[in-house]
Amino acid sequence: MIAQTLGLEMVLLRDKREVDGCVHEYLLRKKLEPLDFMEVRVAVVGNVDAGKSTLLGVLTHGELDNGRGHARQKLFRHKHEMESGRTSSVGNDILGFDATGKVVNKPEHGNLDWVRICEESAKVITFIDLAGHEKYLKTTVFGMTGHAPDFAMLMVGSNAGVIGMTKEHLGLALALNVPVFVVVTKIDMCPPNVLAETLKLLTRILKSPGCRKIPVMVQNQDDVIVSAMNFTSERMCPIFQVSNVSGENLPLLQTFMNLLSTRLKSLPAAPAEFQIDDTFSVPGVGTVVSGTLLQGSIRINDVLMLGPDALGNFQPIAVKSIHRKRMPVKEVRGGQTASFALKKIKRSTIRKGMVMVSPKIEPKACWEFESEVLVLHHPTTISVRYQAMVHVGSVRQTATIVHMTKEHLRTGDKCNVRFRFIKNPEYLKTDMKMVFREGRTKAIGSIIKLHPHVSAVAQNTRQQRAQKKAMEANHQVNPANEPQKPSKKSKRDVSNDMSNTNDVSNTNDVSITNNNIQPVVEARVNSPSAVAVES
Ligand SMILES: Nc1nc2c(ncn2[C@@H]2O[C@H](COP(=O)(O)OP(=O)(O)OP(=O)(O)O)[C@@H](O)[C@H]2O)c(=O)[nH]1
Repeated sequence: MIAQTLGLEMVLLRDKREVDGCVHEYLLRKKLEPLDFMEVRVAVVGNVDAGKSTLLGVLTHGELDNGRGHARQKLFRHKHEMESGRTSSVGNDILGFDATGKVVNKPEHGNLDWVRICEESAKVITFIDLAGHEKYLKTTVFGMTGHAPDFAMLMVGSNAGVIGMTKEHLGLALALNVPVFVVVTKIDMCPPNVLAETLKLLTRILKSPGCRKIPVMVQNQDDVIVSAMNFTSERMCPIFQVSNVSGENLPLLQTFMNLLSTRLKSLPAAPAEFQIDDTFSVPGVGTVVSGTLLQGSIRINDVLMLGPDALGNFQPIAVKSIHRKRMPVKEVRGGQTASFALKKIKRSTIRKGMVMVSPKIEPKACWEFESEVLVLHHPTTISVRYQAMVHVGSVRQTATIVHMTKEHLRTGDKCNVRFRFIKNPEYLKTDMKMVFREGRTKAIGSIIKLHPHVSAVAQNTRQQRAQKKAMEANHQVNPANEPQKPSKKSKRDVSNDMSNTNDVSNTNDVSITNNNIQPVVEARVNSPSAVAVES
């Protein structure tokens, strides 16, 4: 009766016999609007050939694999992936559960079936299929940072064991604070002693001081319920052992997924913040951007600030239409992924890493930021002027170290580091997790301070206002004084100054970095007030 009053669906999960009676455990699920569903994002990681694409093919199409790559064919996006059997891009597929926890997907669902799945589902699991090969690590890191996964599913081939990129991917999930569960595959073809060895090594790694996880072997329905209910803690790490060929233990994995819920809080009253992870040009529609709404809500015709562009500016842009999982909707809320068709904008002006935020936020881009960094691996030492790729949210750009609290950094060292992007200013927030990598070098950290970028126009206006105030003050003290004009420099002086500047960008703006003003070329030549900045 309570459930009915609150509009909840009730499904019996298990009976527990106790000494003085029996306890029933139910899953309560809120009945949502017909076109609404809860969304959970799971990033699928693990070494090449662990069976990632195969497991997703089996789960989302309900047909078992033949052990020779049959099931994965349905997931590949490129011809070369079909030919090599290797995932190279960030793939996507969905698994829908109805209010009672039954799988909604049908064996022959194609792309057109996404709408039906979403309509019939109360919960949709979006799998982010990532590449296992080292060659595609940059794409895999982007999948983990830019697609905001709620959980990471680490796949391990039971016969091959914990090899290649397995530890690398586990480290990445740990660095980004994404809870991990492990799926050991191919148990149909693995001798028992090899399987036992793989599980032993796996638990040892998970328990090690670097991971500090509590591994839990999931062997029956009870284990599934206990581990799913406690999975909110990042320390818990359920381990499943499955076969994509015989289908053994796959129902346990399915029940577990049905019980997962999203970690992102929707915060509907907060101002909207949408991070862009891909752009498209759709014939007849125009420019479309896809990504994750981190907070707030967005409705059709809302005007948001899109940016930052190369000058650090944001421009107002209207949302023409919204799609969730290929389904037209009127609104999206925090924690959901969506695509927006935008009005009057060229695709070429938008790049991954840009954001669309509510004008209430008054967004600012920054060239420089400070981060508390821990070096996980570096062959020698890192010092000032070192450059590597920074991944933060969907931002992916090379940055230079401009300052460090220590002289050199070696593997295992921790210190505060100030970075400067080399190409574009970006929109960042404090407490965001970052990965800093180049080849085998890897460092992780979280952002502690931003140095907002100030545009040339704002900078000049501020300077002019300050000068005017100073002149007025001067005039009041000694009215006989003629107002002093800002001293103009000869073009030669300006060019001398130009050669001194160490700003790497060639944009016509001025960026301020911790009282260190770096006026840039054109602004100085064209505008006398910009020259005054120097004086
Ligand atoms: N016998 C058996 N074979 C499996 C199982 N799972 C996957 N395979 C086979 O293992 C091979 C590799 O599987 P994939 O799904 O391509 O592996 P992947 O982890 O996605 O590899 P990348 O996409 O390159 O990262 C395929 O030939 C599958 O048919 C299983 O449980 N049992």
